[in-house]
Amino acid sequence: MTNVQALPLEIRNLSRKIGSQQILSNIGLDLAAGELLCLVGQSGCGKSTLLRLIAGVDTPDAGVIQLGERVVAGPSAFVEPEQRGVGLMFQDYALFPHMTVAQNVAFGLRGRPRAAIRQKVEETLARLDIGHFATRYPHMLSGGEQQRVALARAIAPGPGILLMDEPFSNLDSRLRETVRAETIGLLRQLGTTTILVTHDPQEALMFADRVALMREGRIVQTGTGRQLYNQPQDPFVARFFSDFNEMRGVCRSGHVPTPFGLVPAGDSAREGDEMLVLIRPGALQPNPQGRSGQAQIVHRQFCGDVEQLALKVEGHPDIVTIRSQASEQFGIGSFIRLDINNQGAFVFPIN
Ligand SMILES: Nc1ncnc2c1ncn2[C@@H]1O[C@H](COP(=O)(O)OP(=O)(O)OP(=O)(O)O)[C@@H](O)[C@H]1O
Repeated sequence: MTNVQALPLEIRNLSRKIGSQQILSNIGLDLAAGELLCLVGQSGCGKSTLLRLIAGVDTPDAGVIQLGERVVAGPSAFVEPEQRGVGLMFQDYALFPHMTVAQNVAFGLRGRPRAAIRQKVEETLARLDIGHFATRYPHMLSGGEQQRVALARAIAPGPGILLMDEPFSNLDSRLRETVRAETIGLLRQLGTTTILVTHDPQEALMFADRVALMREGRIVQTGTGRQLYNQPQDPFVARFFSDFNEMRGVCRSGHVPTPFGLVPAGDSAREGDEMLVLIRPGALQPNPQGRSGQAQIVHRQFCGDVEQLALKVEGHPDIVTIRSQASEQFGIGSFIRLDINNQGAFVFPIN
């Protein structure tokens, strides 16, 4: 079973206002056929609204949505949801409780010849290894099994694009990992174009071809997980994917002095500019020859592979957090010096 209908998606200047609230502003987004994009952002930033516009259950105030060759929403076009070839899978699965598994999966195939529906249902259930549940009702299935049925129902019609809104968030953490890996593996095999909404930064970094981060109805940055993690364009993007030690400093000769040594200020910084410096806990490491002042350990926490230390550092008012190899033993109250790895340090202008 291959999904030969996977379509590219193009969104231009999409806006949506409800009452006086501007929910989405000037959204632009491109997905190649077969690409998996994770849409991330804090609660209320507009992720679900964007999915609803793509699905066609809501109408934009401005902008264009194009699926493959077809404009499905725009100033002079609106294609009904059931004509768009969009598959949906939401958090609560919304399986029909009075229908069997087979009937649930057949639901999305309405209008096709009976024999074709039967064959497609069988094929899809077999593909997801749930053929033996065909005659069961949803309440007779576990959460993970229901999730697979929901996926079967969404992909059976061979959608041009699949929209998934927090599909794993109702599963407990153990099950989530397995179901998520299986689901994404299957989507990869099928080559389905997919938008996966999540507010879990780790999930996005782990599974997406590209990630789009939203804030207050706008897309702030789009790129591979690595790009967003390693080249965040502003502090909001950086903080979304990582914890930081934060401090301010003034640019001097292209560098910002910190209690841990000099950090490059970046090409656009000018002499005397005040800068915000964000340093990852893993970028500060104990080193007897380190460039920091004396750092006293005030708290330590064993986390398995790493140990997290809280330190009071000479010349710095805030407690500093570092993460280092757990094999190193440091007693509370002892003094160490720290070295900084500039790969984990980011400098932004303060506006
Ligand atoms: N029908 C509506 N009427 C009024 N306001 C709405 C409506 N639908 C959404 N909103 C508002 O639009 C904003 C974005 O909502 P949306 O559900 O798209 O966010 P989200 O990023 O998906 O959030 P979450 O992660 O919590 O699901 C919110 O402030 C919400 O209250």
